Amino acid sequence: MSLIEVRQLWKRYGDTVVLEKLNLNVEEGEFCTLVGTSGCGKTTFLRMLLGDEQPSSGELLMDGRPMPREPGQERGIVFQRYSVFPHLSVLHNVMLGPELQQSRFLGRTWGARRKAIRTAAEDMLTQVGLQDALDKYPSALSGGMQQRLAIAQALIMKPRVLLLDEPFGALDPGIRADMHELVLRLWKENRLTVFMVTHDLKEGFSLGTRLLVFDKVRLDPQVPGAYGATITFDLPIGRRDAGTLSDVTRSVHATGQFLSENATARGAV
Ligand SMILES: Nc1ncnc2c1ncn2[C@@H]1O[C@H](COP(=O)(O)OP(=O)(O)OP(=O)(O)O)[C@@H](O)[C@H]1O
Repeated sequence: MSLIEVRQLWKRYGDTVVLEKLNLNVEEGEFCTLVGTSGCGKTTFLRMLLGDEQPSSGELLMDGRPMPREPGQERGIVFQRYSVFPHLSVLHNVMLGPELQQSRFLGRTWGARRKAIRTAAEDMLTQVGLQDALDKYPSALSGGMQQRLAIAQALIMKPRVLLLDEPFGALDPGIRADMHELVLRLWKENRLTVFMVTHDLKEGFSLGTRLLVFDKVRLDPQVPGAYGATITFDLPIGRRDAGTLSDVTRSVHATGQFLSENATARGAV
């Protein structure tokens, strides 16, 4: 049985079809990068994996059972914009999740329990390279450091599935390269299954084990919301060739152009 199974999944918002006929099996330990033109439903797909959006029809299974209908400890997420708490220190940002888990109403633990959480948080912060910033507040951190903190915050909960929504989109290229190394190391060390959305095709083609391209195969200029995106390419990383790269690039750009031209014609931009 695959860890994640997606069968004939559709997602609609009102009359707008965002995703259609998605079929996918993902095994434990895979690292999938998701690319596709802006607005084609990649974040929506991640949010369904997280459990804060539900499929309109079809099945989304984890371990053969329907995905829980709310976010849970086994699925962690990191967004592009820093999702850390500005009023908490680096250490307390990472301690908060386990404290809330152990003391649901007060969000605070004492004694040996608190010490164990503190030690685990310090270890996690060492793993992401923030061991010297424990007492700092997020406003004193660079963008890359804030993303390291957000990753530590997600991983302290020991998720099986890590969802990354353009986590490096706002970072400089040099820092992105460091973050790639970090995320690949954490993926291996923590035996995670990763889904990572990126706008950077090069990143998508080089990071992880599998590239999933989301795209619309049907387009109606009169009714742009009539059809949704689906997975048009599902490629193992490392077996790419120049022809495939240009096919994917062409398909993503062609749909992007179509959507923006239609948005312009309809006065949406
Ligand atoms: N809660 C919602 N209600 C209505 N429409 C929504 C909602 N969430 C997303 N959408 C629409 O669904 C479509 C897909 O959005 P989504 O954010 O998943 O795309 P995306 O591929 O992640 O885009 P980007 O790459 O720009 O982040 C968009 O047209 C968006 O407006």
